[in-house]
Amino acid sequence: MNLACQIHFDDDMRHLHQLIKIYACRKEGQPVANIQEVLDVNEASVTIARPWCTVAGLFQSLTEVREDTPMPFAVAGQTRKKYIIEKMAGEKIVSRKQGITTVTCVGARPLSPGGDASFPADQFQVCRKAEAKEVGTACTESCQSACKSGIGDYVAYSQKFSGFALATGEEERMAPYGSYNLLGLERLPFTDSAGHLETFLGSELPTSVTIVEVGPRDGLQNEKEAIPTSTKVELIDRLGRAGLSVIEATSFVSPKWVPQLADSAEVLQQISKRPNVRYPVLTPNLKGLQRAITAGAQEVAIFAAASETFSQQNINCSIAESLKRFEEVADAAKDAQIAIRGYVSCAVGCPYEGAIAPAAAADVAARLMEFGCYEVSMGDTNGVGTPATVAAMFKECAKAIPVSALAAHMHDTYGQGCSNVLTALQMGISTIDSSIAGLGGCPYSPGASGNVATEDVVYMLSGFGIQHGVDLDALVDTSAFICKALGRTSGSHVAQAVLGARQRQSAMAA
Ligand SMILES: CC(C)(COP(=O)([O-])OP(=O)([O-])OC[C@H]1O[C@@H](n2cnc3c(N)ncnc32)[C@H](O)[C@@H]1OP(=O)([O-])[O-])[C@@H](O)C(=O)NCCC(=O)NCCSC(=O)C[C@@](C)(O)CC(=O)[O-]
Repeated sequence: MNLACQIHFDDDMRHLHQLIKIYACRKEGQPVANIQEVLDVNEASVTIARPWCTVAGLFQSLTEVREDTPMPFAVAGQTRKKYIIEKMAGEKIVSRKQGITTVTCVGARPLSPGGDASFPADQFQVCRKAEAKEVGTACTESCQSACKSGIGDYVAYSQKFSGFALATGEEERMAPYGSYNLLGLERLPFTDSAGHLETFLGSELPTSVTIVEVGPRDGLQNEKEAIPTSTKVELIDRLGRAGLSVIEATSFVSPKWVPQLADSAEVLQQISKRPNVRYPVLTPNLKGLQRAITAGAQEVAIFAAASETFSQQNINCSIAESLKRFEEVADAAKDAQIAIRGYVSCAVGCPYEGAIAPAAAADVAARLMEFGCYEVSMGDTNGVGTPATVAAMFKECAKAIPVSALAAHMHDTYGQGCSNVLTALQMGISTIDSSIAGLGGCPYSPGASGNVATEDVVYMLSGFGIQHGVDLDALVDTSAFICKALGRTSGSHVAQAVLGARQRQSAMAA
């Protein structure tokens, strides 16, 4: 039995100093590579985290059946991604895999009048004060105090023993999540009284979703008119300010093939990189990777296809040749400590070949995972998918790949974008690609329109109470900015509705 280490930390996977919880677990068959090193570095944190993990029912093997989170003091659920760290270089995680997403809780602690001074206690107990009562009524006050002091204590102890501090704002971010409804805040529409997501039409939805904004790359690569570098830079900076945590900035492909993104190095160098935002870029080959690294990229994406004809049209080689090429790119990226995301284009249908078998898409996705991608985004490149075909494709992928490592990249050509995103959510997928104002299309997928609009996805997620971290108003402003710059109307229904409502309001006020 090998020792594996699951590290549980916030949205920015590359910054270990932002680590908030570490779980050690035993799992058969996991590679030991460098795991010990991780444990050595963080042994104190593992010890500190242990009681919390025990209370949360998480300190156990992945192969064991997970106990339910303790009631009634599972102070609201929060989806967190957990990864098995394969390799580290200094403080940077350069290879991780087998992520699982779980609903966990921030913590629970026994209460006594005036608070409990014994934290961290090995004899951690779950408070049963409210058993058989309505939790919201019985526990609000004690939960508020438990949650606040629990988080405070946790932060102080973690800092003292591990040297790891929560990033600025993280404590604040945890607090309202950790005690969301019991603090008297509005209850998430799809949560029960303890904050766990209820099922939606029979399936459990994720409590939080990572949106990968692909507008600056997928959105702009197909524009006919030249776009000034400064416009691209401003778009990316505005998206970051609106709260998007992953923004695919550009492509280091051949400028002969995609002239619109020929200024990729300038764009990457000129954007104001925000500390908690990742800016992946597309790299089709070693030359692209080298250019990306020189320009300062910290994360790249490789993109294969499930259709032979599309592969030829898009990257001028067969699927087999492309996989060989991408394996080399992935190896070089790993050597350079660069994180790698994968794409499978034409995962549902192909503009040249028609319907694509789910198994063909799943096979390519599995190969990309083998190369070391931390996640594979399944692309409905020409937007022909429906919830039925998208579900069939993801079902096949999930046989080989953990659902937490799958992302949905849905184009909206046939108006199925949001429905297909919802299907992905219902299947447990919690990473969604989308494009501001629904911009985009692939130059090698004739007639394909843009990705599902980010504004529309954000609106739908908010409707469920799913956390996404994006400010819709700022997003709509950004949408208006880029549509004006490109001289086109927004492909987002939500942006159009919000802008229309704003106009009506200001007309009434005048
Ligand atoms: C893959 C290649 C390069 C093969 O293109 P090729 O012509 O077979 O390659 P080559 O090696 O013969 O090179 C041709 C020329 O390009 C240069 N070159 C070669 N590579 C690079 C590079 N990286 N950066 C800069 N220059 C490069 C190379 O140096 C040479 O220059 P020359 O000697 O003629 O002056 C080309 O086909 C290509 O760039 N294709 C990219 C097409 C593309 O970007 N498509 C859109 C993205 S995919 C997509 O949108 C789908 C997705 C991901 O969103 C998912 C979904 O929607 O479903």
